[in-house]
Amino acid sequence: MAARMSGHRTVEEHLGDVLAAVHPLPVETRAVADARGMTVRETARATVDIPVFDNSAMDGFAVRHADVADASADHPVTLRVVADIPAGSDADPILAPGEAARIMTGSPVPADADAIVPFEDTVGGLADSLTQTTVLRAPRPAAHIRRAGEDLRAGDPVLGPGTLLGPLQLGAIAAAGITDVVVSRRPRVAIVSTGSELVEAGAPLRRGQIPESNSVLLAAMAEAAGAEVDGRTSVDDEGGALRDVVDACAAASVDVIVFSGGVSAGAFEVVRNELSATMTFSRVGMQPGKPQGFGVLPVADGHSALLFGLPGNPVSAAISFEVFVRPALLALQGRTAIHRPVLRLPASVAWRTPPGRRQYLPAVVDTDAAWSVRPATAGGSGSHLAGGLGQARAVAIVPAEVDAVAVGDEVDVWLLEGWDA
Ligand SMILES: Nc1nc2c(c(=O)[nH]1)N[C@H]1C(S)=C(S)[C@@H](COP(=O)(O)OP(=O)(O)OC[C@H]3O[C@@H](n4cnc5c(N)ncnc54)[C@H](O)[C@@H]3O)O[C@H]1N2
Ligand code: MOO
Repeated sequence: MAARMSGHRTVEEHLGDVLAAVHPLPVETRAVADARGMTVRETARATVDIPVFDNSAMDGFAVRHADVADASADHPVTLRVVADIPAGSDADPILAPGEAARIMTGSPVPADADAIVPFEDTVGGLADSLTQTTVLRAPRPAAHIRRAGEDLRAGDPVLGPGTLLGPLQLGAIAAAGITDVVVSRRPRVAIVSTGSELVEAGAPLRRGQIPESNSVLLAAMAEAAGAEVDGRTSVDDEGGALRDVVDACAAASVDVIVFSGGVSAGAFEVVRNELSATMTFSRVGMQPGKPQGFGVLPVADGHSALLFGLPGNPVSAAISFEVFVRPALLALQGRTAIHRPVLRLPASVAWRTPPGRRQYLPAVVDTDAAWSVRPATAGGSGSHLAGGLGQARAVAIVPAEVDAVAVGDEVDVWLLEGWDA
């Protein structure tokens, strides 16, 4: 069981509350070409066999196996070439004993043929292929014939509900003759940064001001999790602007609002102050990401929106998204796998960890020799190290009971999108 600091909830408890509030979104039908990154919700079934018909795996000659069963370099066998079957041809030429058809990879194999002899196993190869050919090596029976339906039959399931449509999955369903796929509607997510110190990146900064960056970070993380970002806003700590944004989000019937900042213990915690009736604020036994807010807001048309109040420190916001918001977005889409796979990798340097809280450390995975993991930022796990975050492509997770990681210790690691770039 995860260790608990007094007054802290565990990550699992908080995530459990979040996931209990998730109801999968409605489905929609998408053209395959327009469905990358979406989640299948109804089994996609093949409309054609794969292969569609018996076809050749090699450029060469379709032959009657019995004619060439004894062919060898010492005993070459010459066949008459009576047909030419390019890819796309619907011809099914009759082959009498002693006859062959020139055939290309992917062309339909004549019903009379039961083996393919590649050009390489003939005397003249492609150069001398339209009148006769001399076979120098016996093919196995059925050699180089790809049988109809040996991969999938029409009606077979190609992809099941909960599958992410990546390039390979899209290729597979297109090959199976599927034109449209039933997927989850993308979650519509509003990103709301809070803080009177925040100004748009690039604007001149007076003392006390910083570039607003969490909305860029969180919008990108939401899109990477399959969501559609419905507005990025930054509001001050006064409260009026936040109320207006929440009203606009409710009217627009967004599925999720992700706030950052304004959830801890200060005097101007705008999310906490304005949304205390809708959201619950708790302290979670993790570092970063200790202060967390979560709630469900009724919005237009009887729907409701999930509200996440993430801490404002940029590393805290990123980790909190990864730990709580991303699984929720995937569950909304009906995705089967909502948690990242966990690797166990040895640490290549030593680092300290916060006592009593599970550490989620932005990390670098080195893959040049044996794989290893190290902190991404020289300053350790500081939740304000927003620039060093750019070095991270992974997260190292260290249990609350552990207070230091030594070189060679194995730790849990999540690889993030683009980890291999
Ligand atoms: N007395 C206590 N103080 C704090 C506690 C605590 O338990 N007791 N918890 C600390 C922890 S842990 C965290 S994390 C932060 C979380 O604070 P908030 O969520 O209220 O966030 P802010 O105070 O608004 O901002 C924190 C930090 O992050 C910067 N920030 C905020 N939003 C953005 C943005 N959109 N782009 C870039 N940077 C942003 C902000 O300027 C602050 O530096 O509270 C601790 N305090
Ligand atoms: O928990 Mo805070 O998120 O340490 O930085």
